[in-house]
Amino acid sequence: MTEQEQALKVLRDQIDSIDKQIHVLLNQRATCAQRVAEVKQQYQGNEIAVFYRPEREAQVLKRVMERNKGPLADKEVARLFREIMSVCLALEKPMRVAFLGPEGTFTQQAALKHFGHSAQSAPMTTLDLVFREVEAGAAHYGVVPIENSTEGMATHTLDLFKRFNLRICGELELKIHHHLLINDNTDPELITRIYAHQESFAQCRSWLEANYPRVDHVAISSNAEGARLASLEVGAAAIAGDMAVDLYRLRILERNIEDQSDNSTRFLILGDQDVGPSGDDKTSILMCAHDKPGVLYTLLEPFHRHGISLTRIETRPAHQGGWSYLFYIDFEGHADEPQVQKVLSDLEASSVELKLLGSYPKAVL
Ligand SMILES: C=C(O[C@@H]1C=C(C(=O)O)C=C[C@H]1O)C(=O)O
Repeated sequence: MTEQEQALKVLRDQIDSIDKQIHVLLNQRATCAQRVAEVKQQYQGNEIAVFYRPEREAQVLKRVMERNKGPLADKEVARLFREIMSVCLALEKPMRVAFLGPEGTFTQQAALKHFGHSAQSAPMTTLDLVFREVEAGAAHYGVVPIENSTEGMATHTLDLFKRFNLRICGELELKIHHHLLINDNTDPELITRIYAHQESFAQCRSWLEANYPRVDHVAISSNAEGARLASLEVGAAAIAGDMAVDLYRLRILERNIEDQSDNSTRFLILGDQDVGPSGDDKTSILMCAHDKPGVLYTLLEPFHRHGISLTRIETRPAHQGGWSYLFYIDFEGHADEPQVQKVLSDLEASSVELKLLGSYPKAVL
């Protein structure tokens, strides 16, 4: 054995021994999670036991990142623990998560980032169906896009919160990188049409004008569907992300064609449970108000008075006849905290229609 082989053997023996310990510890952790499930069931009375606890998962991930000393990066260890919790939760109860499909969308990527790969992700053809599936109890949770850093709010999602009585149980952000994709039989010089979702065309507008000014843009229901078509048609290209590349066996002609390099989308987790405080939370509400002088002041003044920071405010027509508006507001804090409760009761007293969409842990990953 050479000196190098000897050194490698010593290190590999160490790795084998560490792996054994990790393995034992993983199963010990899984056994604890199984016991947690038993306790949850035992103490739930007549109510349905809630297995997924976003506030607890957020705390676990935060602590992992805080105590991390490397050499693994904070986000990388958190990602590993995300998957460990995912398998443990699946032992308690396999989670079915509805997302805006088909397979290969950014929303599916978001679902897997948030719940880990042990969750069963169920593609829905429309956003309405994601809401419906969760409301009907056919899926435990749903994942929907809410805003993009380049293009702004997903207004359709906002309108659905008014129609459905669901809770927001979590949020996450995903970097959105778009690629121009073709199949192996397509000549890059002979592309006649590009498929993509309208939103993605908008996020790549300048790049497309500079590089493909005379090619047809065909707006389609999802990038994944565009990728599927581009995998079948000669002369077609699609704009889509990494997941679609593998799924539809496409070739990346040009990488990262989004106009803003930090292009990212925020997603929300829909459920029907009230999530407890994690210590670092956000709350979302919908308010409906008529167009009269000072209305915005009435809505926002309580936040200022009680020292609560807004993180987002968005206005939509309320579709109730006349000039009524719907305000979607995100702010710091949890509905269980006294200052937040004061804001909510002041708003209710000022006779605006108020719908609490939920308090949930701020995105960790
Ligand atoms: C183990 C629990 O159940 C689930 C699994 C978790 C984990 O593996 O750490 C954390 C929260 C829950 O989603 C728990 O509630 O503590």
